[in-house]
Amino acid sequence: MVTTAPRESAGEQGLVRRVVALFAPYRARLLLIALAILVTAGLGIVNPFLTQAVFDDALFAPGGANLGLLGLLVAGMVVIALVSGLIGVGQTYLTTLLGNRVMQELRDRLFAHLQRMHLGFFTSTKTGVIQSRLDNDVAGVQSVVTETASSILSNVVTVVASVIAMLVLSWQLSLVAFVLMPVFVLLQIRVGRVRRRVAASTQVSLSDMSAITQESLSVSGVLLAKVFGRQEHEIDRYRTENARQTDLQVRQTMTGQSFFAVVQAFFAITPAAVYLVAGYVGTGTGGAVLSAGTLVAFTTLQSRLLFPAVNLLRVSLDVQTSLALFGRIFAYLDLVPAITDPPGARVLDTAHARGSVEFDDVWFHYPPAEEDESVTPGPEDDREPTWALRELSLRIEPGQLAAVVGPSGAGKTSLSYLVPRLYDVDRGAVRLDGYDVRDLALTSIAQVLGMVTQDTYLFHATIAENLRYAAPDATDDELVAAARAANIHDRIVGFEQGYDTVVGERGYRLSGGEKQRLAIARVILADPKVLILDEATSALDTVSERLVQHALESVMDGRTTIAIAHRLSTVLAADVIFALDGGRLVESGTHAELLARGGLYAKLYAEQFGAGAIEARCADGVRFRDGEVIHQEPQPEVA
Ligand SMILES: Nc1ncnc2c1ncn2[C@@H]1O[C@H](COP(=O)(O)OP(=O)(O)OP(=O)(O)O)[C@@H](O)[C@H]1O
Repeated sequence: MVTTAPRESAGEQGLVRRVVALFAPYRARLLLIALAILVTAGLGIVNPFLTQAVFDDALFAPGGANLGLLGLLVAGMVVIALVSGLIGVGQTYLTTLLGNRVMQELRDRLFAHLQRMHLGFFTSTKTGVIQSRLDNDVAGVQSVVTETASSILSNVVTVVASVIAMLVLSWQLSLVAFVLMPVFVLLQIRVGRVRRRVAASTQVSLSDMSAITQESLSVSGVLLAKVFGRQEHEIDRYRTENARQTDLQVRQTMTGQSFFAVVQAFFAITPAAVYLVAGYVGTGTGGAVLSAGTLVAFTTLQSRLLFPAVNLLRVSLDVQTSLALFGRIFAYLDLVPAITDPPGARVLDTAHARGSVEFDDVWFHYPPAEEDESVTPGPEDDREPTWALRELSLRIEPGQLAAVVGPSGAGKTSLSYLVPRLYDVDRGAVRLDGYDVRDLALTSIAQVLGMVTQDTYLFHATIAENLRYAAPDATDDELVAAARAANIHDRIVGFEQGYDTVVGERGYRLSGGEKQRLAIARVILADPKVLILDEATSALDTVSERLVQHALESVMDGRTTIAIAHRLSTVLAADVIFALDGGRLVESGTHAELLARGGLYAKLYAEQFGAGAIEARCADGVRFRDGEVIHQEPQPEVA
């Protein structure tokens, strides 16, 4: 099986390149934003020069105040402020739109990619951890993506323009103002590294919290905690992680704060230093070099520089922090789905599919579980894997009912997973209508194949919506027909809202039997040529079990069916029975043939089916073949 190893893990440069690539489709818009920024920054620079002129040429002109010029200069200042404001609004709109579009695409890509991942990925990763990548990590880079690009550009432009203007005004004063800049930049890079490490830990902690919430606040989780009296334990688990999260958040925010305080203090002190130097420079050159206007313009520029300079430092810190998050997002995007369509995948002609299924010397083992937060595979393991299925060869003809039996852990469910390619075989082949399933398009397999599993999954939606999941275009009449065939229609119309009843998360408002019958109605609507069903009866009570049995009889009719059999009627009706043990096929044949052989099947038949007396074993008792039901003693309640 192909592993889920990510492609080359990207270094910092590679990461930055990939982040930049996210913006590539929006070049034109970026250009427009850049233009807006350049214009506003340019206009911003004009102001101090106007100020200089106000002081030196208008207010304190050598020949007395020049009020006409003053009026013009002031009008210029007003116009510049207004135009800058307007451009600013347009620019904010463009950057917000751009950033959010990039985020939208990132989320879409991640979700679509995760949808395509193989089942094994989900069985070995906590749902909460997966959700956290989509929610917390993507949300974590949101502000960086939406604000950073424009923020960097506008700040860089402002800083560069201001610096040039300051140099033009006085290179000596500029020297004073910039003397510590290289030190700040170096410090900033160090702070960024620390922040990035803390950010990575924060995200791991966030994802652990999501996993705890998802596990313990789901209906099943709450039920488990309540019946075992483990709420306090769950609360503690959450509290501990939450405390860790708080620590990390505080550390993340505080990393670099003292650095920023130093930078701000430096900027605040600089004007004083500038006045001092101006005094000396002025004195040294007879006071001719630095006019009052130049000094005012220079200090205006210098204080205007504070905001963009600190911003730039902050933003680059945020960018470094967000690289940790981007790394996590890209790591998921780089996971290679183990099961995909082959190039030139064959599409089955659904209308003419016959529905034969063949296992040809199949060997299969489950992939090793991956660590929750590490998507990097461990070193190759040379040990012989634990085979769930080995040397398995069998054939089911179109329209046949095949019953698969065997003790717990024999490999029955694993066998059923290989036909729809939920997993791929390690050796040998599984064939559908003579084609290796690995050569078929996955959608094509899904059209031919239906599955009713032990664990019925329903969405938190109405009954009609849940049914239409299988056939979005089904009419109301078709819905009713399917529900009737599945023995559930009468129950549905018994609900106050009928087919519009919302079933609750995972269908928790329905009984186990009702859920199973809904699942059967759903598969009837899909009308597959091949049906795989897990008959597990142990979760049903004897009454529901009987209703489900009737529903199953109608769904099996006219299709190739592979049933993981738990009912006597199924094994008796089966055209062929396959008995598995330890992942191997140990017997196959009809009920009569296998009984006569006196092997594994005969033993199971005696134990599970009471040598023909027991139809099914249920949660509340045993249903006998003659219709009699014996209820078991109720289990003692859990304290
Ligand atoms: N996701 C998985 N990862 C690793 N091993 C698994 C996984 N699922 C099942 N197994 C193992 O594979 C073997 C076959 O399991 P399988 O579920 O196919 O048995 P089964 O015959 O359906 O059992 P049961 O009747 O109890 O459902 C078992 O040893 C089981 O522990």
